[in-house]
Amino acid sequence: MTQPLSEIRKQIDALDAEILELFNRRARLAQEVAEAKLAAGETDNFYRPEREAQVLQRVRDLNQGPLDDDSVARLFRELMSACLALEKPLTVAFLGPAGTFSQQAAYKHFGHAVQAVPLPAIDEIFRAVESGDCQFGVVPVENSTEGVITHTLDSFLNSSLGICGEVSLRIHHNLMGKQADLAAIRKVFSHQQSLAQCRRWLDRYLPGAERVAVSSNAEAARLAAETPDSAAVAGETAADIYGLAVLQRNIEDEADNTTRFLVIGRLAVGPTGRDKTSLLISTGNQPGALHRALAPFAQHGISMSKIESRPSRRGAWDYVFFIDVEGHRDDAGVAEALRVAQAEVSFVKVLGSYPRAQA
Ligand SMILES: C=C(O[C@@H]1C=C(C(=O)O)C=C[C@H]1O)C(=O)O
Repeated sequence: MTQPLSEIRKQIDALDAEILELFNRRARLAQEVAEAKLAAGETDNFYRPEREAQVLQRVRDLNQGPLDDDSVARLFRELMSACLALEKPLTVAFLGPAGTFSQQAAYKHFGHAVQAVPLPAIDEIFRAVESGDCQFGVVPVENSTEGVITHTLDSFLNSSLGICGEVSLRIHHNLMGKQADLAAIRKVFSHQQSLAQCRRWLDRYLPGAERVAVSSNAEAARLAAETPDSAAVAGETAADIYGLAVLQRNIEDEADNTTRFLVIGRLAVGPTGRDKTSLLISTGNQPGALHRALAPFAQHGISMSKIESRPSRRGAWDYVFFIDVEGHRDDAGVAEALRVAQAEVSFVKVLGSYPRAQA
């Protein structure tokens, strides 16, 4: 026999009061940790991504349901974000304006208690973090449908910043606008990446509409709101912000369309046991050099999850390689492989070791 509604609600109220009390007890402990860090001489940074990753992994492992692991991790993500902001909210630059997937990625990684700063270009995000105006930046680096975002990789060539984290975000695109009749839509605005991720859908359902590439999805939504007989391809939050109706959901061509973002900054992140290390390698034009640089990783059983070559910009047909390997630079195998690789090729730079993205 189920209990009367009023009885169940009474129990929920009692639990909420307990949860609230526990939230605040947790927050006070986080404040104590901050004081301990201050006492140890750390004045400008209380944020520990490796610890946060471990907290999130632990609650996933402990979770018995009925809430699923992702929901539980999301709740704890926000709880930690709020605890940390009690000291001082982190400042995080993202590729704006408001409503972009980069903003969504920033909130997914840091929670909502950060000061998120929209900037109009990837270069500006690098500059804002280099100058210290923002502590971290979030930039897209590759998409599962369209491949690498070369501009982000190239920015590391002239930057002293490293990688402090990665975020993986399922990207759902929506057609949005004020004109509900698809046949009347003459222009579709979006970021060039998004237009490419929805190419087949657009060919099929909007064959006569001109595709106009603009600086971001959110900018596309803004333009669609003020241009008659137009629409935008963007994420759902952009529809809310710019007052557009979602005309068709999930129009991306690939069902698992996912974008990986990097968190850039100056913080050296400790190991968690589930880490990734990003390297920048320049071989010069010697035969077999890349092979010699990579062989030590294979010998230590370290898998390489990615390799991308880019022009070095130091002469025609000279390349640099962006390489991701599993593990942390402080792990014995990775450290030894790095030592050997460094002796083999002209230049190996560790861009960062950081916790692997969670779902
Ligand atoms: C409380 C700490 O500091 C910060 C807050 C955390 C939290 O709320 O759990 C975790 C890591 C840090 O970002 C800590 O280092 O343990």
